[in-house]
Amino acid sequence: MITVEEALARVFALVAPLDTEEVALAEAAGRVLARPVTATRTQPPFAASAMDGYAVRAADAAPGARLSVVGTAAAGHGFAGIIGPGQAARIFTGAPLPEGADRVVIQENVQAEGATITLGGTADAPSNVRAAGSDFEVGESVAAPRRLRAADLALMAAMNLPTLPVTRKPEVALIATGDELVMPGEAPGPDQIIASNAFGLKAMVEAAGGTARILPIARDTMASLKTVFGLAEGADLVVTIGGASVGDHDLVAQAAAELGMEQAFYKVAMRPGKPLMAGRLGTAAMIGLPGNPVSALVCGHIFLIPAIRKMLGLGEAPAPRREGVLAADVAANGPREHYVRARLTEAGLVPFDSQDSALLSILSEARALVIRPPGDGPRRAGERVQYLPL
Ligand SMILES: Nc1nc2c(c(=O)[nH]1)N[C@H]1C(S)=C(S)[C@@H](COP(=O)(O)OP(=O)(O)OC[C@H]3O[C@@H](n4cnc5c(N)ncnc54)[C@H](O)[C@@H]3O)O[C@H]1N2
Ligand code: MOO
Repeated sequence: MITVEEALARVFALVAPLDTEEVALAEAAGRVLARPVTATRTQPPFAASAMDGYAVRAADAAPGARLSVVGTAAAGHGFAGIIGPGQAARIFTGAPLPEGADRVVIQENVQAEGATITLGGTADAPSNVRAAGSDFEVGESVAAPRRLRAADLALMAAMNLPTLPVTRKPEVALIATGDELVMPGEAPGPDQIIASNAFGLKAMVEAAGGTARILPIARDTMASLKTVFGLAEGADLVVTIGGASVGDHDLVAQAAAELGMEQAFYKVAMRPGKPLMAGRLGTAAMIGLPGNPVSALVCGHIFLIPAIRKMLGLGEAPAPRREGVLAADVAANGPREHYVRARLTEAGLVPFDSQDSALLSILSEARALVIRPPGDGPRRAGERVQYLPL
């Protein structure tokens, strides 16, 4: 059995960054910017008022000064005149500052009578002027790669970039396998359960920036498995669920091998997730997840998401770990790296009593996977440990 680290390195070797496509700004949320982009304009393009009030010359801006109002500047409608000594212009937030003015006195500090104003306030008031280019200058770049968030998109809109180069979304085909499975909403027979894992994995893949297709459930026969593998055509990554262990009905490895899968590994020293496999299947990478629901989802966090991030151009990095404090004693670990489902409380990490890899109710409550290295000794409450946030 290989280590988690070695298995992840082999998964990374199976995938490469995907090509780039240009998408409309409005469709780019959550996509990964593939190349740096450059502002095609300066923002603000002119010195702009930050407040509603009166544009004046700083030299005139003494409390008690009386100035005559010679024009109006609004956002989108500048004042073409020049503000001379003793003069002011009515101005609104976002308007270009008229020539001659270099200060805006907010209207709360002004008394207006017809076309004359008297300034109140204090002499050291802020200028209330945003300098041209104070946000960004034409030619300024935004670095890539980066996952595009709301603020990035607003920034790129302001830079007047109507489309953006992004990495193509990895397409993941999810294949649940097993005679015992039916889809949610169907009526299960007496020996059947609902296929749940693909739904958790789809959510995980899509949150990471891929798209996932849930294929029809493959039955425990070579013919059915091969048929459903055929439906995965075109996917960048084929993910099977179940049928990975040593039982008489665990046929995934055999079916994949008969379809030409070159296996990169089978079995990893981890718990849950031991019967994990991966390889190359035609033009796609393949990851064969164990069927136990917690095993499938934990392997999703540890292998599937990092693989998707690499395909998105975000580099090779394991799932990010944090450090926390144990709030309960834990026994010595066995020979496999254990991902212990735990609550994250104010007192620290509290592992659940049951770590059975079939228990989705516990995984759903858990907010952390405490990482117990192989052979780790017993640990006491208060000791620091590493965990993966969920
Ligand atoms: N003799 C041994 N038996 C088992 C071993 C072993 O080393 N020797 N390993 C155990 C471990 S660890 C795991 S994990 C499981 C994984 O086995 P499979 O990948 O072959 O999974 P299945 O047998 O198909 O299913 C296991 C379990 O999970 C349920 N399942 C499967 N798919 C789904 C799905 N899409 N949604 C919900 N639940 C699913 C399935 O009904 C089984 O209950 O093997 C152990 N056995
Ligand atoms: O590895 Mo199995 O995933 O321990 O339940």
